[in-house]
Amino acid sequence: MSDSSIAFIGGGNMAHSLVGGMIASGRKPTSIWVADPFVDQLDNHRHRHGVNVTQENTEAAANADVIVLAVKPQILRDAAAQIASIVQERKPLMLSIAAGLREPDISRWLGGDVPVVRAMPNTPALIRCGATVLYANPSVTGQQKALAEEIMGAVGLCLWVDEEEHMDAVTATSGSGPAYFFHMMECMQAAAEDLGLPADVARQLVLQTALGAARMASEGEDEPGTLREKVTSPGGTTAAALEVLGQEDLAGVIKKALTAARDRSRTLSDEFGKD
Ligand SMILES: NC(=O)C1=CN([C@@H]2O[C@H](COP(=O)(O)OP(=O)(O)OC[C@H]3O[C@@H](n4cnc5c(N)ncnc54)[C@H](OP(=O)(O)O)[C@@H]3O)[C@@H](O)[C@H]2O)C=CC1
Ligand SMILES: O=C(O)[C@@H]1CCC=N1
Repeated sequence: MSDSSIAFIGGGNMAHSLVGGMIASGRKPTSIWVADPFVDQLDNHRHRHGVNVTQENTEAAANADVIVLAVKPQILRDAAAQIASIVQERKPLMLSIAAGLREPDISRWLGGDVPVVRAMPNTPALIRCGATVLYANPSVTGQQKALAEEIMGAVGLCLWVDEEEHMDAVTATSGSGPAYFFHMMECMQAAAEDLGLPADVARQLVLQTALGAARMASEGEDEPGTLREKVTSPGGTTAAALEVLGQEDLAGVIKKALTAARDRSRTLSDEFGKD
């Protein structure tokens, strides 16, 4: 782990996941700054993670080697403008985790000619089980690419794409993806309770089943389709359930959902990426 210093501009949900995951991976809390206008948010970071906190974006950014832009897309332009002169003086690596916003817009808001990596992480970074995809603009050096990969790789899987356009589909798949699985858990838990199971039993069974299925699919040799077939006895209970899911076109619904997320990522850039 390098001793580079990292500043988060925005200390919300995703910053909590990344900061928590980085510290769990061995990064010193004192190497991290978090800036946010909301004092309770900063207290939470200080108590949970022991990092440096400030209400001033410029104070966090002043000496950072890496600045993570972790505000909502609609805020990013203003937040970038606040730190642009510091960024132009020192040219730290800028890591934007904002959904949708394009690198050329972010670079321009920061004064131009800035090393920018766009990252799309997800919240399981908190337990170092995240999935992040990175895209670098031409100003990012090999050393800075290695640094971005070290930071995001410390909290889970880390992959690069060469085409920025892929970031919209990445956001639809892994950025938003944890929410789809959490929703599936909610739905299964509610259905199991409707079938008469006590809430606590339903909850434990759903969570352990999700964990077991995810581990088998990621740690074993078999593809998910093969694993599904191994559960499905001909004429049995699983076949009865899967038939309903097929009739209701679960695959079509999931495709529609991911397409809606991809399209929203594209329109975010049109809405908030203009001058
Ligand atoms: N949540 C997720 O799963 C993922 C989110 N992302 C991206 O990460 C970014 C942050 O999302 P998320 O953490 O969920 O959002 P949050 O709203 O939880 O966090 C953003 C934080 O930024 C603060 N803030 C507002 N204005 C400023 C400012 N001018 N300077 C500094 N901080 C400010 C907000 O304070 P206040 O609440 O007081 O306004 C809030 O605490 C978004 O761009 C999102 O697209 C990417 C991948 C996954
Ligand atoms: O919902 C969102 O817009 C953000 C980006 C990916 C996950 N959360």
